[in-house]
Amino acid sequence: MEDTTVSPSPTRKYYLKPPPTMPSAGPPGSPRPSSRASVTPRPSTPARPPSPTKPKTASALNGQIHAAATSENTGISRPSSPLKTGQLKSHNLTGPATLRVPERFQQTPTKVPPTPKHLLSRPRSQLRRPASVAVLRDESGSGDSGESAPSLRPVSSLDVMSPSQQLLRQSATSHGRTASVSSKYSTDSLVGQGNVRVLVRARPFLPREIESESKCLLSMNSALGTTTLTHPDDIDRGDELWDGVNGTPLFRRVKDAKEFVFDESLWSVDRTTKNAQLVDQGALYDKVGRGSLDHAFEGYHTCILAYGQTGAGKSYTMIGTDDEPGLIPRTCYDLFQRIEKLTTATTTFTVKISYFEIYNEHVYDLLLPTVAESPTPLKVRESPVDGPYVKDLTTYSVRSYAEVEKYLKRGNRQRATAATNMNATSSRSHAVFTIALKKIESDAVMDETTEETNSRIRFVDLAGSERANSTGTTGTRLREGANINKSLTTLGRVISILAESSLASKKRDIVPYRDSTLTWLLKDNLGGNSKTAMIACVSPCDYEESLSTLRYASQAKHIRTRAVVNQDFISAAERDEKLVEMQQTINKLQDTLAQNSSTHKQQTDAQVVELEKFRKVIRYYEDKAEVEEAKRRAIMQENETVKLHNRLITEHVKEMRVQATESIKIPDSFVKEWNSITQDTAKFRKELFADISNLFRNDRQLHDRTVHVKAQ
Ligand SMILES: Nc1ncnc2c1ncn2[C@@H]1O[C@H](COP(=O)(O)OP(=O)(O)OP(=O)(O)O)[C@@H](O)[C@H]1O
Repeated sequence: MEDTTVSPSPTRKYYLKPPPTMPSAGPPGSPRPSSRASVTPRPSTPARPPSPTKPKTASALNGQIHAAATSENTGISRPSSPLKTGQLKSHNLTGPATLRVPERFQQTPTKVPPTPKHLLSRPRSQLRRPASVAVLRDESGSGDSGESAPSLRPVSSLDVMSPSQQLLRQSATSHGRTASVSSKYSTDSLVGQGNVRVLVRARPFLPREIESESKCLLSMNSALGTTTLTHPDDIDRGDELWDGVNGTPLFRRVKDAKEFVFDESLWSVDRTTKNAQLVDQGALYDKVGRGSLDHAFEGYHTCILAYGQTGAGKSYTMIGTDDEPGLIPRTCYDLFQRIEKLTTATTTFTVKISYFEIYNEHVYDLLLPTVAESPTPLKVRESPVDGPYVKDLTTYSVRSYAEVEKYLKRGNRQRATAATNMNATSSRSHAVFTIALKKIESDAVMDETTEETNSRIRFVDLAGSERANSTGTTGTRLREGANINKSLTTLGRVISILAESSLASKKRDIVPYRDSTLTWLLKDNLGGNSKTAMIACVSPCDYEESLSTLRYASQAKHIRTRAVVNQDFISAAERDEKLVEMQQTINKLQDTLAQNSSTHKQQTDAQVVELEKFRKVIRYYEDKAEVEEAKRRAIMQENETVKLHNRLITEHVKEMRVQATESIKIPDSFVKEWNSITQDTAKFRKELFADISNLFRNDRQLHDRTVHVKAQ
């Protein structure tokens, strides 16, 4: 049965204009139907009145963006103006930089609805406890959940640092300098390998949560990176719990508050909370996006994953809205700003982007110019150098932020979203946006070195983990949900195995990357050559889901990856040597080719000569046969003449015998002569016959020989 909560008319997440049609979801293994997800139309964000953008210097821009992260939110609403391509290009590279920064990339006050009073009541237990007591860490070393337990000890600021930071701090101290705790990315880049950075972001209350008067179960200490989750039943009992007579609690807690330590705990719930600073989109970019881009420029592969329950703010964090762009647009914008500044005669950059989604375990291209009725899923292959990759995925070379924005919008429009009880525009697929950055350095004057650095920035907006009953899903939505949960469970298993082996420094169990398309494609980002960060998005009022997300995230922080700078470095000497080597190979090949053709010619010539020989022999035998024939004919003629002569003599002799018999006595001399002639004639005849038969034999042999030669 199809999901009854879904209306047939489509809409897209976040970007203004919804497309006319949208493919619907299909069962796993079947081609993705053209309307994969029909969703409830969402009113598009009203266009904001354009405001004149203020020219700013580059340093002013940096300062401003930084200020967005650090300054207290003033609450002053500022109209935004859309980014214009021309504005990006107006930057003067040689003179003092003058940049027009689109307002939406500047500090923007978060459009958080005013928080109702009842939501501002924080668990007093947490407010009253001193920070050193509130931040606890598991000493058991199990590290599986990262939650606090009664046997926990206070955590110092050193404990909050990741192992790589501690390592750097130690090495820096031994070299007489101190490492900055805040420069997490730079420490990692020096070490080359490090743990997956884990950040938790709590989103504001949604209108339906405000309506139902949901309570805030979360509190955060941004300085220490702690997130505390209180059970809903304990929320209103803070005083009694901690103000018991002589330290004895008056009430038993329903469940202990769960406390977790992360690299960052980012409070986006409201602006009034005292113990945590609001982290809006700009501040979030400063905390995770900027560093990731730094690494990409250094040549590292980087990855930022957004994880969390459905409706927890993953897509908002990654993509954002037109007014409040998320990590992807901000990174792309910053990327081209930096490229403009860094491009010189000898340093050039190329940027390529791709965007795909994993829907029901199949990979679909999100950047195709037109979406087919039933798009064909793409195949996943593995290259020995680049690891698993999507075959035939569309990749665009882009030269400006405006181009990226165009493709990003196209991809977001094509992504499968649908309405569920938890989120009106729930992402039903995992989306992966990749930027491939290539930096080419060459010394044009000296022709000394050529250097090529290839890095990949990957953003993964995971589909939301969900419970079927809370999302109210049935039919197609339920099937999608099952596939989403399956791949997230595999991701969880992969994370758990990687974390365990990192913690125990033991030989890794087989990591089941291949058990889902998602983990297979993220293999390198999770356990290989990548600097990876995970942003765990949580709702402020869903205990079970937030607890599960925080536990998931807590495991991920133990994973260590081994990032390397992806650089090809060829010296001019090496290059020349290679060229000479290649030229020699070409010469050798040409020689072989020439040799082959001359050998072939020689072989042909020899065959012609041989043939000519045979022809000569044939001609010789033919001539000989003619001569023999002439001889034969002459002998035959002679034979005929002799025969005639003999007949005449015989006649004459007969005549003479008659005459002699009649009258004359034949003298003896005549008889003798007669006998002698008769003998000679007999002898001559014998010899003649012998000659003739010889001639016939020769003639036959010659004939046979001729036939044989011709047959050859
Ligand atoms: N930090 C935030 N500030 C303001 N609004 C937020 C924030 N995070 C989330 N929201 C709002 O919460 C709602 C749900 O967020 P979003 O769609 O990003 O959730 P999601 O985790 O991507 O959900 P799904 O997995 O179902 O796609 C949206 O209306 C979004 O604008």
